[in-house]
Amino acid sequence: MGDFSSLGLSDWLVKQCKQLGINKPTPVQENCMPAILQGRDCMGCAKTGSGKTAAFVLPVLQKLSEDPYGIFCLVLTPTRSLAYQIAEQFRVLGKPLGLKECIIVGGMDMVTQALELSNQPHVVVATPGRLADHIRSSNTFSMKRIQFLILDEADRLLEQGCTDFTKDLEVILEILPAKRQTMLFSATLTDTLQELKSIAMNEPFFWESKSETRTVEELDQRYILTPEKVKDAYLVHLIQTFTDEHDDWSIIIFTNTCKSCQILTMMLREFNFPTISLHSMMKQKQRFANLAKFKASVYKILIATDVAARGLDIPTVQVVINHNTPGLPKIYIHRVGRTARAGRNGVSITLVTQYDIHLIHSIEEQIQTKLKEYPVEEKEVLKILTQVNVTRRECEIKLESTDFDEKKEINKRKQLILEGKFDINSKTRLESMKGLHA
Ligand SMILES: Nc1ncnc2c1ncn2[C@@H]1O[C@H](COP(=O)(O)OP(=O)(O)OP(=O)(O)O)[C@@H](O)[C@H]1O
Repeated sequence: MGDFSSLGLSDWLVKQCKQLGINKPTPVQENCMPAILQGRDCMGCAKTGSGKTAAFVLPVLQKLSEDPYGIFCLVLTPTRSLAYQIAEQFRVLGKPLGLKECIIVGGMDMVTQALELSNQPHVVVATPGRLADHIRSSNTFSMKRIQFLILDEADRLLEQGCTDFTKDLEVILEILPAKRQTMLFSATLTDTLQELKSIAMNEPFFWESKSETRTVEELDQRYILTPEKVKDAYLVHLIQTFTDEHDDWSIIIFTNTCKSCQILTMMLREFNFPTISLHSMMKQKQRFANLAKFKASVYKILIATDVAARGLDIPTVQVVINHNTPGLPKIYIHRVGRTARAGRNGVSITLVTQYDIHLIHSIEEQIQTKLKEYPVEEKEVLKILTQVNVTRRECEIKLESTDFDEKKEINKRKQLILEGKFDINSKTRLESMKGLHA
């Protein structure tokens, strides 16, 4: 394996990497960086936690140092927290350059952002929705000279999930120069390959890590088969065991809805577990504050929806628990990839009900690995079953007395208005809301 100098990076950048413990290139970096530095478009598909971010940040900084101007590079990413994380890598690695970067995400002040954009930062890291809003509403900045466009978690940006980015992407692509370098990265690129190739126009260099499995070897992947009604008791038991056995541990628990996230957080707090949540119904500032507290280990347990499934890099996370079995193998891959990153060990435990067994089979088929059963003393779980279920019910009642559901409806409506789908005169507007995800 070569070093960063032999891949074409200048001494100042190699030194900067060393200071961050980035000494030897990972395979995705070793393979993609030379092609990027040669000026080719690039698509990189490598496992979670394998250093894809530096694989695009380093060549951009190298090229920027040779010809610095703003706006030089645009990075698009599906979630706000990921935008902050990527901007941080640019900021830290690009410090000797005096790099100016700017983060354009929803939930933050538009006017401040517009001002920052008009100051011609070298790098803009954005979520598509908010950047498209700026493009529609102002002409105080230009992206006509952009040399690099990067789509991180590229497959998510193109798929039509609960947040559909495709319209916003069209708005953004329209103002970018045709002559640019485009880079697309994800741990799960392959099923959107053709659409992605059309965005990277110039016969892109494509690199995929060659491996039978799609998850990392350092990850111990487990499941627990449980009836729905016993699930929470298993969860409490698992956390109690981890608390008893480890001093220095962090756990991310994934669940499928904002409401479930909220209830589980309330419930685990009743059991005195240091728990905090992250979901899309929280205000942006609250989300950042919670994530910061979790990263600093003030809270050891983060309960999150799939808004946290992709990209988040928190080295202390040793355990990922799937409170629900993900419906798509791709979501499973990203969720469990929040642990066992950059060569560390980690364990994932998926709670599986009898109705989810087919989902586990398709996950196993995709990742080419069999999940192993996680051994649990069932009688210990049954001892706490009643107490857990009563506590949960109390939390549900408490939540019902707040305006949580009402806020959810208002949020949905706001989203429909923004998307131009909410017709105030339509009798069927409530119906049109159906099908929107939490
Ligand atoms: N060459 C390297 N040597 C050691 N550590 C590295 C190297 N490159 C990156 N890292 C570290 O590895 C961790 C994971 O990197 P990164 O977040 O880029 O992963 P990723 O491939 O984008 O994962 P995901 O698919 O989950 O987004 C980061 O903490 C990063 O600083």
